[in-house]
This record gives sequence, C-alpha cells and structure tokens, in this order.
Amino acid sequence: MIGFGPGPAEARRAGDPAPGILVRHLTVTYPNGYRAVRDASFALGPGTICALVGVNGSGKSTIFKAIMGFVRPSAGSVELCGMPVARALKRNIVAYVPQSEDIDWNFPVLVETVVMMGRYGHMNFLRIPSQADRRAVDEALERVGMTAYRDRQIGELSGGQKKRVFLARALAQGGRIVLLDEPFTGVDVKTETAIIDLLRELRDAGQLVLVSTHDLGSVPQFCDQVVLVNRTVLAAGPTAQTFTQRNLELAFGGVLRNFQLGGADLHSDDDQRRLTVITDDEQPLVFYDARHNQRQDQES
Ligand SMILES: Nc1ncnc2c1ncn2[C@@H]1O[C@H](COP(=O)(O)OP(=O)(O)OP(=O)(O)O)[C@@H](O)[C@H]1O
Repeated sequence: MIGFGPGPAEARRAGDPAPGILVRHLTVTYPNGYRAVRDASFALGPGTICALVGVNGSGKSTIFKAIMGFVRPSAGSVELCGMPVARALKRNIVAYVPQSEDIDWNFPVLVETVVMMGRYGHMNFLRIPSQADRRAVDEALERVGMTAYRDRQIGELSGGQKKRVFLARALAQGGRIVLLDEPFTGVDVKTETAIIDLLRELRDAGQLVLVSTHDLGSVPQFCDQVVLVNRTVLAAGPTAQTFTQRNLELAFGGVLRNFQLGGADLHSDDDQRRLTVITDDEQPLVFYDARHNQRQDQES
C-alpha cells in the first residue's frame, strides 16, 4: 500500500496552547567560529504548512537545530507555543523528521521500535509502553502505509520507506509542531504526493508544519507560507506574496537556471505574456507572465 490512509483528526489536548514558532533575531555560531545564521526573525501560527527555502548551506538545518534545542543560539531566541525551547521539548510539543543523511542506518533497530521512539517522551524512565503507546504506534504505521514492514530492520528499507517510518515516528509522538528536514529527497513522486496529503491533514487538524526544501516546484502546491533564507531571513510571509521570482533570485542568486520564453517562441499572436522557468534541476517552478507573478502548476 502506497497511499497514506486518513487518520482521525486529532483534537487539541485540553490545556495545550495553539502551536506557534517565534524566532527572534536568531544568531547561531558553531564551535569553530562559523556564524551559520545571523539575526533571523520570523513568526508562524497554527494550522499552517510553511516551507523553509534556501540554497545548500544557507542555514535551514541550523534553524531547525535551534528550534529543536540541538544548538544554542549565540544571540536571539526561539519560542514554541509561547514557551522556551527546553520547556516545549519536555512537553513533547515538537516532532522532528531529520534529513536522511543525519541518520545512522546501520544501527540495528526494527521499524516498530523507531516509531515507538516517538512515544518515549510520554513514558517514564523504564520506557515500558502502555496500551495507548502501542495504539499510537499501530495507528501511525497504518497512516503511512508501513504496517506490513513493522518487523523489518530499518536499514533494509528503501529511501522512501525510511522517510515514511520517520514520519510515523513524528505522528506517534503527537507533537503540535512538526519539522521535516528535506522530506522529499530520495522519494518517488507517489510517496511525495502521499507525504504532502498527510501534511495537509496535519495542517487541517490545526498543527504547524515546517518543511525545509529546495524542491521549488512543489512549494506553491502545498505550502501556505514561505520563509526564504540565506544565513538570515530574506523574506517571509504568505506564499503568493513571498514566493516570487524576485525573492527567489535574491535567495538563490546564480545557483538556479532561468529560462524565458515569449514572443514568437511561445505565441502565434501578439500576446505579450512571457513564461519563466526557474529550476535547480529538481522540480521546476513556472511563472506565466512574471510581471504579475502568476504561477502555472507544472507537471513534472
Ligand atoms: N557543526 C558545524 N560546525 C561548523 N559549521 C557547520 C556545522 N554544521 C553546519 N555548518 C555550516 O553552517 C552552514 C549552514 O549549514 P546548514 O546545514 O544549516 O545548511 P542547509 O541550508 O541546511 O544546507 P543543505 O541544504 O545542504 O542541507 C554551512 O556552511 C555548514 O558548513
């Protein structure tokens, strides 16, 4: 089964604040002195899918790591649901799907154990799963279509299957904020579509989903908001106003290829509209008549 089955829309737990991320003047300097992120600010509310977009090395993962408390800001702050990161993590508010490269796939662990790890924050120090924990794992595996693989070693799975298992771990955790670092790298179009459908379900249930990606073509398709970064935040806001050709050129500079078609190459009459294709050789982004930033969906 490839399609992700519909899951019950989770009602917000009583007393849980609405999910939100507030990044204020964030600066991160690594121990070797490299300042990967400088004075970055943005704010996101509940019920949103937001793309964090930028070239390789622009600081997307570093921002994620600051949100997850893996790196400490050298200046500025991150608040999650109105709380400092450490308190939000203790309350299991954030679920994280890391980049595949950050995971040791040789570590011998079963698929269902990986998903159960999402429940550790709900257990006491003995980590004995309750019925609720087992049920959450079963539901999460079912939702991503991986029930049949639950007894397999994670290292034996394909790239797309591994991605789905880590997505299941995030679902089982039940975090109000879900961070996904490059979820579409190494997955086929069918799995990408299934992941997008699932993210929409989470958004519709009121969760805040933040996705880092350089898969430009898919961003307008499913993201309500965009944060464009290059060591700082270049632009942030609703996709229609922010994901513009001008801002992308600002964020990607010479990295992207830019094709323009117009005049007799495109039209058989005197139509003045032009077609602009921006691509980094993954899914291209197409603007039809860039003056108005009208976007036409592109079939890849
Ligand atoms: N632990 C570290 N120590 C020193 N520098 C680091 C460390 N981790 C990342 N960097 C540097 O910080 C910069 C930002 O890296 P980061 O991984 O945040 O970028 P990214 O936008 O996620 O890139 P990609 O799209 O390639 O994943 C890069 O120049 C990287 O070399």
